[in-house]
Amino acid sequence: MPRGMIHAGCIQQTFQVQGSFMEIQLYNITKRFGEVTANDGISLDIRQGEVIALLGENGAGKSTLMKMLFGLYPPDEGSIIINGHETLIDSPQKAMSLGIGMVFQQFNLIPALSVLDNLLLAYPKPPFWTFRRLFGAGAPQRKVLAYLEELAPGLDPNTLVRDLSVGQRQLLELVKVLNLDAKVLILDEPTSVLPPQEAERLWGLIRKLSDAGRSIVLITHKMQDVMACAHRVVVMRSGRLIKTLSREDYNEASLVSLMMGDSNRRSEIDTTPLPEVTGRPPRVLIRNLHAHQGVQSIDDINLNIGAGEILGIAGVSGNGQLLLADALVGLASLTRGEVILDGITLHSASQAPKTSERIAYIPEQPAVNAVAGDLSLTTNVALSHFRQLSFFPAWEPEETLTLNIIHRYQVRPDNPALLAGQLSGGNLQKLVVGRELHGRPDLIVAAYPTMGLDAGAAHDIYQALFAKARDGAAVLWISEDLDDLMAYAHRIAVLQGGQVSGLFDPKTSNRLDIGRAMTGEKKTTTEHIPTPAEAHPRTAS
Ligand SMILES: Nc1ncnc2c1ncn2[C@@H]1O[C@H](COP(=O)(O)OP(=O)(O)OP(=O)(O)O)[C@@H](O)[C@H]1O
Repeated sequence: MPRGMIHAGCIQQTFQVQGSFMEIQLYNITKRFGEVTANDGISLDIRQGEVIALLGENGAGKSTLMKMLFGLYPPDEGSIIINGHETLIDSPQKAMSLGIGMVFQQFNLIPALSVLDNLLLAYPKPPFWTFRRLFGAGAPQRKVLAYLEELAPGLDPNTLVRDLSVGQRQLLELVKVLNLDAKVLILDEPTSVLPPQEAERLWGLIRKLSDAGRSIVLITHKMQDVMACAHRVVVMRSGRLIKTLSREDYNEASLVSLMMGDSNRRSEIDTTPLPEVTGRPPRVLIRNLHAHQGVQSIDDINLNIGAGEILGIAGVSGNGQLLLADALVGLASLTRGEVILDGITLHSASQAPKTSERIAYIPEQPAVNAVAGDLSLTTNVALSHFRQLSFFPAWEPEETLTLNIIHRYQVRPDNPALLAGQLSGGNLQKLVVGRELHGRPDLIVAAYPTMGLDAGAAHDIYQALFAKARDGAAVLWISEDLDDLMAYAHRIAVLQGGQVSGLFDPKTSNRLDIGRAMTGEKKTTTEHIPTPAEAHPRTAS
């Protein structure tokens, strides 16, 4: 039997909770970071076999609470009671030995090793399993891979981790924790980078795990996650637990308003439709683009983006979206083709990329790809234009700019001297979006710009992006959320296998057609790309 081909039967065995049951009470937990009270007297029960959705706006204190349960921080006040006994959890090792596992938004994988090797290394008895591996596949190896087969059928365990998509990495992290046989699983935004099919598979697994007696705490901003599997919803705001609701007591709308509190940001959103862009000359020409990185490649991409146009990029994750973004901004070298902005070649296979203030880039996972965690917010903002800084930079204007971004995007805490690593994931995302969108970028490449954001913050980000489009910027927007793409993008290009498999006008297309282009037979669509002389007669001559 080839590796990765697992009998469904062996999965059933691993679902059952081994050992005694586990009930947890968090009692009156308080945690402060300097002047910020991240958790303020929180009491919460986690019962056996239940799925709790932990909701709250960015910075509400959700991750901090769960990190204390996982032994990453000690509470300043309060206690953790497990099966009736007050228990000190002073390290993740202690948490894991008690049967508590946590999957983070940031990955902890070894890119140069295969999926299987990463799983073997994380397995509780690695030497034994590694030894067995030397003598060929057998029952032990199948056990290590059982959850992987459930969550990502068809993924070859010999694939190197560096060649996996973000979604696949997220699933691999989850499998590592599932393999520990944790009785309580904490999942921090597990579906934020998963395409719909993978998210559904994960929901199914969560339901099975809870049926088998495991408890799951799901930190999420996605209402679909809550509606699909939560038994109970706990809502936090400003470090406090404000509501606990059972399944029969909430619906999607009531949860959204609970999370937003008294905020009236939604009503401030400029809902005037974006201006029509048909017939405008293209600003950005993506001509015959080829690039590859590991097993990811993009082949012969031809697209143009007009002034003020929002071109949405849809596709199942891992189909070349992130490589396309990197190739556009010059972070991945091109093997063929070129990227032209307003008639000027930004880069091509034969010309090294020019860094340009005219390009704004919001990469996926900003905490890893867009900031230095141990530098201040001000320094991180200044980094975006460091070439313009003098040898001894004047920090006052940089701090003023940072404060403007903080206020515009409601970054909390609002202190520019904080280190970027001290911000919650969502607040960091807001800072990066604010930094990239300030000024007048001509081309904006935004990869999942609202990932991990609460509904209010996500609307603010869309608002800012659309305002830039109204000012004439060309926007390439990669998203997993087809509903949002259909609501706001002027056109949608679908990437499949590194090629454009369909180009759609959301006003005249339906989800089914776009879904077929995402998953159906590979079919390439090419758009006519004007020559520079046709597109910009004066600049090119
Ligand atoms: N290590 C730290 N040092 C200083 N402040 C921190 C630290 N970790 C969190 N905080 C602060 O504690 C508060 C709560 O952060 P937390 O990450 O728990 O929020 P969250 O609800 O998980 O937010 P998000 O949805 O954005 O991930 C925030 O104000 C954050 O800036």
